[in-house]
Amino acid sequence: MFSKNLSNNVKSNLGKVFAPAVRQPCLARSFSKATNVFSAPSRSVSPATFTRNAPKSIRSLTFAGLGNKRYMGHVAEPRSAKFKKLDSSDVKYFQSFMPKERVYATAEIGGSLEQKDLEGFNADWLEKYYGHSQLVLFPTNAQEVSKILKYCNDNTIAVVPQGGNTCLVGGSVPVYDEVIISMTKMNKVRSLDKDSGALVCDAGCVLEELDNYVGEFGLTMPIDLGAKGSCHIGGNVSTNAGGIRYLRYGSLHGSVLGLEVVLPDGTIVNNLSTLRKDSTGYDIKQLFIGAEGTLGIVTGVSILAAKKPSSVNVAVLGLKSYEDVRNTFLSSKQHLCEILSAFEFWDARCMEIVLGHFGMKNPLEGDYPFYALVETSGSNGEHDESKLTSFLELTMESGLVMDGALAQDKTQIAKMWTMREGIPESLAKFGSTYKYDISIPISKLYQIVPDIKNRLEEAGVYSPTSEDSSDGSKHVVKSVNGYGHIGDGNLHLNIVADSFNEKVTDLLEPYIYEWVENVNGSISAEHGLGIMKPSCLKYTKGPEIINTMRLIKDMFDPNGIMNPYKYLPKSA
Ligand SMILES: O=C(O)CC[C@@H](O)C(=O)O
Ligand SMILES: [Zn+2]
Repeated sequence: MFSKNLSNNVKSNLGKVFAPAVRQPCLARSFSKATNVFSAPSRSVSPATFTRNAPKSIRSLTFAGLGNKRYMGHVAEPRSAKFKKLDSSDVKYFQSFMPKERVYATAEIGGSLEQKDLEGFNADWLEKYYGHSQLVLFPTNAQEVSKILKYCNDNTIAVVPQGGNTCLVGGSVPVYDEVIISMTKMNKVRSLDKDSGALVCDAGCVLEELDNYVGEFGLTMPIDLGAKGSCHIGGNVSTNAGGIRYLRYGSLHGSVLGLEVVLPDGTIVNNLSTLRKDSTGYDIKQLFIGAEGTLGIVTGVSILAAKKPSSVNVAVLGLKSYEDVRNTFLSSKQHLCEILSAFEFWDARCMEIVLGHFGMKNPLEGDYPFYALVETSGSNGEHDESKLTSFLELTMESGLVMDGALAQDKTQIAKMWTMREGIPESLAKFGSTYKYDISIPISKLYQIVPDIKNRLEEAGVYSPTSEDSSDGSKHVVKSVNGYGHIGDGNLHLNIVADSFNEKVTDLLEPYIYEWVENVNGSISAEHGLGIMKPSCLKYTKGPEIINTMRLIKDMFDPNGIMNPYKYLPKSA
């Protein structure tokens, strides 16, 4: 089965890592390589339970150097005077149709809470962005959302819709004192068509719970991401989130069948179609996918669940260069065809930090400059495993892949996924993280990472060994990390520093955005624009597109109450 021409090194790796699983499938569970490497963790972690913190527990994350202030100053505008300041009459109105326990208001405006009680809703997951909202409302249906929006629109009160608050660009938190409309209590499944897989649910349903629900009917959600345990489907839709299943199921623009949306004037647009085909005019729902709550509030989602694969295999590979990662990915598309369901990569620095954070061991014997995770999903276990194994043999024989480990059971699959999906959390714990989520042609995907490292080094602000440098002026950056969804041309460039520092920001921006523009990329592949990126939109969208976006915004939200100060750049 194995090539006789393999170098000794590769041959021995193949023998150790893959051979037992192939030659003696019945012994797979006791296969020493894969079980040993995972037996050491000091704490057990599984992606199934790894979730972004819900708003209430945000404070459990601490970041060096952050006070109670907004980071990086991306919002240049002062609070708009056109918006009404809340008072007790507003609170009384909301209490006229919603019970008190669903109207969180501070004492200052007639409620019983203190400002700190609302902290979890005012701060984003990364604690980069803070608002000072004094009112959080929890509607339970579209009619209540309609009443809230109509009142806010009539009285020019600014609002921010909030789902699981896992947004990475500050899109789900207020900038100033906007009313927070939390979708947490709109969390019911409305219907599931078991023949077609069309699921209709409230926008506040948690993604992982939906996946578990449809899983009982042999289906799976077409989207999956690290924040699945906290993020809401409505937030996924509003961000046009991508995630790890994008390679197989594509964009939400394709899998969302319909939406229920409440417009700022209170109109409930019910377009919860479950049809796969419908060519009757403008496809209004598409405008709300990725609108980040700037046009209205998504209250219901109809989405096409896919058939749940019965056989899932995962392998982690060690590679010597990004070029080898890319070629291995291209080869996987050719060799694995339709059973290829995910192909993710990360660099050595990510691996070091994620293993340290979760107390796990590298499943491979040596350390490599790059790692990739390849997943197959299909319906014929034996066939799929042998396809994956022969792909791994092929790539190792050709020298593309240096080493690999094939998961032997679900626990190992979960742990391998933790190595990839746990990277954002481990970096966040490592220090203050500057995040860039960019779309770039695959051939150039990693180039920017060493480039940024050199740039920071030359400027004297990068020192990977100075973990305790906190003078705020020198050596503040301790890690430059590249990882992401290579199959979708999506790089996550994360720069970790002791603290957020203006000098570092100036070295990174607009340099990164200009670099992206030069390769015709996108400054946001899947995280959206939020507070962080409106002023950078110009690097990806031309003035005529931005103007058209403005026309759309003005048509739906003439008073500008929906998630203000975000998304679109300030008008010239
Ligand atoms: O935190 C990030 O930069 C990426 C988060 C997420 O999109 C991922 O792919 O893990
Ligand atoms: Zn991602």
